[in-house]
Amino acid sequence: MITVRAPATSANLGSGFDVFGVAFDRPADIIRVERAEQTTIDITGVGSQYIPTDPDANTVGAVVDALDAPAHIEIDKGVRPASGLGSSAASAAGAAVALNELYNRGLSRSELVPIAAEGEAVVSGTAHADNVAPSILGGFTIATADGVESVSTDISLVACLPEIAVSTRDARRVVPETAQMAEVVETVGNAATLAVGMCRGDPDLVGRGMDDPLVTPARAELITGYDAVREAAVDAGATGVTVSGAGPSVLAVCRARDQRAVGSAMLTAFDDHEVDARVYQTQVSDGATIL
Ligand SMILES: Nc1ncnc2c1ncn2[C@@H]1O[C@H](COP(=O)(O)OP(=O)(O)OP(=O)(O)O)[C@@H](O)[C@H]1O
Ligand SMILES: N[C@@H](CCO)C(=O)O
Repeated sequence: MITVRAPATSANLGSGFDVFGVAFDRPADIIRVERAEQTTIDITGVGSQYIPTDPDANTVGAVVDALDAPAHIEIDKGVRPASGLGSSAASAAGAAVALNELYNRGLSRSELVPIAAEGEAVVSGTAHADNVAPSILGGFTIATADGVESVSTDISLVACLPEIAVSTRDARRVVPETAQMAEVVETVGNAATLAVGMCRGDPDLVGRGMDDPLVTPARAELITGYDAVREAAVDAGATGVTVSGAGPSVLAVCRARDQRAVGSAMLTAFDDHEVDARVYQTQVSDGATIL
C-alpha cells in the first residue's frame, strides 16, 4: 500500500486565472492505494457524503485511467469539497503521486501535473492545472499549456472558508467571455508584479499583484459578505485579498505577524453577515508527500 498526503491549494491569486497557484501546509487529503483488478473508492472525512465513489465521477478515477493503474483507493478528505481550496485537485494530485509509485510508472512530478488535471475536467469541465500543480509540486506555481514552473517562497497566507458551497462548474459560468484591452493590460501588469513578489518573498508586491478587474468581481457576487471581509482583512494588515480559486474561500496575503489579526477580522466580518466560517493560517508550502 502507498499512502500520500496531498495539500490544499489556492488557485488564480486574482490576476493569474487558470495559471497561478500556491500550496498550503494544511489542510490536506490522505490517499491510500492498493493494486486491484478493478478500481473501487472509499471516502471518509470532511464532506465525504457529497463526493461520488463512482470512479467515472470522482477526480481520482480519471487519474487511474490516465496511468492505466487500477486500484482500491481510500480517500480521507481533509479539504472540504466546493471550498475554493482545491479539494477535488488534492485527491487527484495525491492519486497521481501514489499510483505512479504503486505501479512504478517513473513519471516526474511535472509529468504528473497534466495527468492529475484530467481529474479536474471530470468535475468542472476543463482540465485546468492551477490547483493540481501546487498540490503535486509545492510552492508558487505557474501552469500553462506549455508546462509548469514552481518557485519556493516564504509568504504568509490566511484562507477564510465560509459555510457556503460554490461549485467550480457554477463559478466558471460567471466568468466574462470577453475583456477590454485596458483590463488585459492591467491584469498582465498585476500578474507580473505578483510573480516577482513571490520570487522575492515580498508580501507587498504579491498583494499588489493580486488585483484583478476581470474574474474576481464576478465571482465575489457569489460570496455573501465578500466586500466587508476584504475590507476587514486589509484594515487588519493584509497586503492583498482575493477569491480563493472559484470560491467561496477568501484568500489574504500578509506578514506573519499579522496573520492572527487578519484571520480574526475576516471571521468577524463573515459573522456580521450571519455566515459561519473557519480560518486557516498557513504559508506557501511543500507539495504532495509519500508517507
Ligand atoms: N475526490 C474528490 N474530492 C473532492 N470533490 C470531488 C472529488 N471527486 C469529485 N468531486 C466533486 O467535485 C466537486 C468539488 O470540486 P470543486 O472544484 O467544485 O471544488 P474545490 O475543488 O473545493 O474548488 P476549487 O477548485 O475552486 O479550489 C464536488 O461536486 C464533488 O462531489
Ligand atoms: N482556475 C479555476 C480554479 C478552480 O478550480 C477557476 O477559477 O475556475
